Amino acid sequence: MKTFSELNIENDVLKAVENMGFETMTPIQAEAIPTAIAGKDMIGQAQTGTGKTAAFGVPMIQKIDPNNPNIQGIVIAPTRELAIQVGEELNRIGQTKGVKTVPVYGGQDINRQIKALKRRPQIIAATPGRLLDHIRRRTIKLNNIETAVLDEADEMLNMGFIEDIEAILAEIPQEHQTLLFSATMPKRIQLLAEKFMQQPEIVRVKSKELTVDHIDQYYYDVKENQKFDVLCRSLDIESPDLAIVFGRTKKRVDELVEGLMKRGYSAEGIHGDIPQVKREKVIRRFKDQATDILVATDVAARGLDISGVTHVYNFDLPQDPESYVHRIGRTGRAGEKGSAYTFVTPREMDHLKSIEKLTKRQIDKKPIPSYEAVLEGLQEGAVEQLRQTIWANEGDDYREAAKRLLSEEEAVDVVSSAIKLLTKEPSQTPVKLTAVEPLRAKKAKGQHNNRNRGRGGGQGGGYKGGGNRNRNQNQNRDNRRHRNNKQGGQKRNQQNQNRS
Ligand SMILES: Nc1ncnc2c1ncn2[C@@H]1O[C@H](COP(=O)(O)OP(=O)(O)OP(=O)(O)O)[C@@H](O)[C@H]1O
Ligand SMILES: [Mg+2]
Repeated sequence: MKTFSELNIENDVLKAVENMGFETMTPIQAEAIPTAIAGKDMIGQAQTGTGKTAAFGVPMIQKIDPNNPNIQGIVIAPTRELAIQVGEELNRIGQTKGVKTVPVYGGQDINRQIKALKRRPQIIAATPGRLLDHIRRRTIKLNNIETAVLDEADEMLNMGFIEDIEAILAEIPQEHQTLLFSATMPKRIQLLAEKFMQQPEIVRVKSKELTVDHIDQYYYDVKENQKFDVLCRSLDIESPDLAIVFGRTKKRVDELVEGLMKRGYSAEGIHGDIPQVKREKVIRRFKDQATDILVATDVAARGLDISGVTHVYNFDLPQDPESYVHRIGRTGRAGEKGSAYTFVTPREMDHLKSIEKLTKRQIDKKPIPSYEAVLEGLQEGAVEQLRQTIWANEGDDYREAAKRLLSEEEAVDVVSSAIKLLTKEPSQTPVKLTAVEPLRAKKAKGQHNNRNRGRGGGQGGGYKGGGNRNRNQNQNRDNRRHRNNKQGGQKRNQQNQNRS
């Protein structure tokens, strides 16, 4: 494994990376950093959690002149939380060199952002809508940009951001470097490449599978009305450190949070209708492990890097196989182990097959845990607690009481009662979720439904070409008055609610 010092990286940046605790480079970093430093346009693809942020962050910051107060680099990301996170990582990489990054995203008070921009950052990490807003207000000028990065480029294409990106890139000088990154690069990404890049170098880390191999992947074959109980049982048996549960719609997320709380779990939700301040609070509490379970729509599927997430649940199947890759990639990051459980109803088996086909990996069926098995697991936990207490000789002060009790009662009754008291029995509180339809069946080839696609859609083929990526354009942009009268804008605004 190569260290960062083997590349042509300047000292300040090397030092910062060292301070971040990075010793050896990940494969995408080893390949992408020299290519990007050489100044080439680049498409970078590597599995989730393998350090793509630093793979573009290091060469981008290396190129920046810290004494020049103009904005020299931009990163565009599909969601607000991701823009914030990328901004934080770039600030760490740029710290020693004195390169500042300011995040700019929808839902946050614009005046606060304008104030932050007065500190003259050299890099902006932004969601497209708000960035355009700043450009129009002339609070951000892009005429000195040398590097533009599109993180999760394919997702921005899916979300119909292509016109926004076009409008943003139109503000950038002709001479600039464009870098495009994602864990998935469906064919239609060529559309972006042809439009925005010059003979891009494609850096793809060779790997048989699209998902990382240290994520154990299973599915539960469940009926819709069993899902919630199965989720609770699985949570009880697995006892994740942190878990993310993905639901298909905002309503679904709200209902799941409510149901989980009723049953005594610590859960909070995030989706596009939740005010931004609350969204950030929810993420912060989850990162701090003050909440154990984050329930989310696909708004949390891409890029988020939260350490300690041991489990991902696809409570509902994702709309497309790429989304599966990103969702489960919220665990198993930076070499950690993780587990992913996907709920599949009988009529959705085809979708599971499509996922396996894309990821080139088999997903194993896991038997549905019975209530008895869960109880047994929890009892075993209580027994273990007792054992630990015995071994640690912590019961000394209780011996007299124990002897007295044993002279009155059968030993086995005494111990079983102690185990019962220590066992947190699974809550049986009834929870009823509004049923959702199974994921729509894949369309036969050639029957593309392009209703919801932006311009140039339908190149994907198969599942992703089916046009059923019903996206809500709303999630990051609360300011789109500037584009309401644009061609295509209205149509896309009507898109459905499931994405947020
Ligand atoms: N060379 C390295 N050594 C150790 N840790 C690293 C290294 N590079 C990155 N990391 C850490 O690995 C984690 C994942 O990195 P990052 O978020 O950039 O992944 P990614 O490839 O962008 O994933 P995704 O596809 O989900 O966006 C981060 O916590 C990051 O700090
Ligand atoms: Mg990333």
